[in-house]
Amino acid sequence: MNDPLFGSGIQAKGRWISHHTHTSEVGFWTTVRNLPRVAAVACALAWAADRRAALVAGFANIGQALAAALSLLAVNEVLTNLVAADPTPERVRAALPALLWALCLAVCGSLCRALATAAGGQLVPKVQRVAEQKLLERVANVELAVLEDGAFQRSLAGGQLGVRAIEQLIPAVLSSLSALAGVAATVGVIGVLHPLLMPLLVLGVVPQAWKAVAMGRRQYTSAVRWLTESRQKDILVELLTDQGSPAEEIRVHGLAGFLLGHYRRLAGVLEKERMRLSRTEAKIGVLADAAAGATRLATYIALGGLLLAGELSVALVGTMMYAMTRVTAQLSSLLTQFNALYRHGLFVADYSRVLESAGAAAISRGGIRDAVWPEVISAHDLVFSYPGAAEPALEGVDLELRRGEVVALVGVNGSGKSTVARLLAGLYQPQHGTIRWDGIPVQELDRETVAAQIGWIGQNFQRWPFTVRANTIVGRPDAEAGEERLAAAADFADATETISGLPDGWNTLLARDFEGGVNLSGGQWQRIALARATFRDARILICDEPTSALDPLSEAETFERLMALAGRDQTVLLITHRMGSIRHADRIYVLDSGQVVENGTYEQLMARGGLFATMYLKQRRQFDLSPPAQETPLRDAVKSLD
Ligand SMILES: Nc1ncnc2c1ncn2[C@@H]1O[C@H](COP(=O)(O)OP(=O)(O)OP(=O)(O)O)[C@@H](O)[C@H]1O
Repeated sequence: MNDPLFGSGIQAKGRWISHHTHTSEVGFWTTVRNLPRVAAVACALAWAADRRAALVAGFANIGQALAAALSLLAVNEVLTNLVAADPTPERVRAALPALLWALCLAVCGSLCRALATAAGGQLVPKVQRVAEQKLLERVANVELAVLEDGAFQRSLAGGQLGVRAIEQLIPAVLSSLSALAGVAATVGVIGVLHPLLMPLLVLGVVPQAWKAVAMGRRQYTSAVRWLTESRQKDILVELLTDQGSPAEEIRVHGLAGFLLGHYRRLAGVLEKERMRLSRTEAKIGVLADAAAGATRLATYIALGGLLLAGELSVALVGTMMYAMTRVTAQLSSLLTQFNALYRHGLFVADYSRVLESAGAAAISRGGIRDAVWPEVISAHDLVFSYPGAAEPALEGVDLELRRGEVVALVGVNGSGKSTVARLLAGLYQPQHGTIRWDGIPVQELDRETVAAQIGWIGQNFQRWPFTVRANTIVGRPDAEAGEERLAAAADFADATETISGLPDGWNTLLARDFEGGVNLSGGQWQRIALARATFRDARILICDEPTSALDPLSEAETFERLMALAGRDQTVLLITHRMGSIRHADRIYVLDSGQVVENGTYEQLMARGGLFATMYLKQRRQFDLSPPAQETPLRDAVKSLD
């Protein structure tokens, strides 16, 4: 389906739940077979979250059901005494002990219910926390390439829905347990009273079971089928209410009407689907009720026949009628819960699946821990393709970083500079080729030890919605965040003035969405990111366009400081489009289409007159105020250099 705004992209690659493709194949028995597994996941989580509450909730629910079932025996005893041939006062007196027994059972049932409610209430938030924590722990430790993979994202979205579904799943499991125990105990008690009553009781269940499964299945399939539209509508809601750049364009370009039109279109589609679903549900309800009426009639006829044949006493028929009312109520509760288990269970199954796949894709632990400050980092024949990409981003890249050097990567957009940086930072693993630290393949080193040596200012550095202090400390959260160290980091990044100008200084919240929060300009944010990387004090600093948003003065100063870091024996890898700023880099690698096409010092590359010289001259020309007549056309200059 091609949406005029979104095309087919969201459905194909978006955060989409994983089981939608095979939902239509989920039949009744598959569903029934899956329920114990779903219940097992819920029980395991409950056990991990709070054993005592889980046990109390389980036993209290069963106790409540048993009390209700046993009260049937008391009811039968009461009825038997009341319909006896004795005079009325004696009949009532004879029925009194059974009545008292029924009362005791009712009190026990109420106590169990209260206990079950209290324990269940304790359990749900704990289970949800445990489930979410488990998911977050696994996902935070997944290889970046896997995290970016569309299939993983889809299953992660399902898993996140699973965490939310657990909130409903736990009460559903507990209520199912209670209703199941209640039905089983009631059927058992009825069987003890008369074996023929048992199948009659079971017969009444069938239409209701069908109703619950049919409705649950349709609700679920509909939710999954229309999730794309629902998500597209949510995106429009987000865009229309966002305070950032969409708000600016919506107002200046007058986009509100356009976006609202599409919102109305999508909301209309969803509304229609909801109405269709209610009509289908009404039809299923009528059919199921008709079938339930027919089975009830058949049961009454059978009971009448057995009564006339002398197989059953009047008291037993009365008890059976009472039991039927109870079982119907328990069944309707069981089937509602079954419905909930079925719907939420599919999401919980996704949750289990994503835990499994995240576990399988976890960043490996272990390896050599002591190669901590490499003299030389060398990359040889690096080949890397992003998941799902048709073309490789890197094709046989060789380069070398030495301690105390500033190495620059330049090249046109998309030539692979950031990808090289990400590979060197260990964010991705090359599909071919090796990165060595002092000759040791990096995969033999402990990943945490390697990461601890690297400082990273990515192209899209994170703007943490925290205070300035926290934004800086996250560079190395386990380091002592003394005022001196913070001030030095801010000073290095030329952020001192920015910070002192904020309403609450270091404690200013950098999130405009919150009361008292402020927003920084792009350049100010970049200074904070630089302060963070400085606070990290890593031995290898990888900077991907660290000055793109800085004003010319700050930019020049920042480059000077980065160069000075090398003087302090740090290794600096610098990616930039500011060709003039890297004149003093120890080595410059020029990338084109995923390959290193030139490398050398600034002087060597300029003398070579290749791609670097072309780019440099072109950039310089923007600042060159000499008359055009004196210029040689750039293309010709490059050709003549070839
Ligand atoms: N996360 C990603 N998933 C898929 N493809 C990607 C991803 N990041 C980059 N690419 C692709 O890999 C290639 C190299 O991208 P890279 O970001 O390394 O280039 P770059 O030289 O840093 O570009 P720029 O100067 O624009 O920052 C490009 O074709 C790009 O489309």
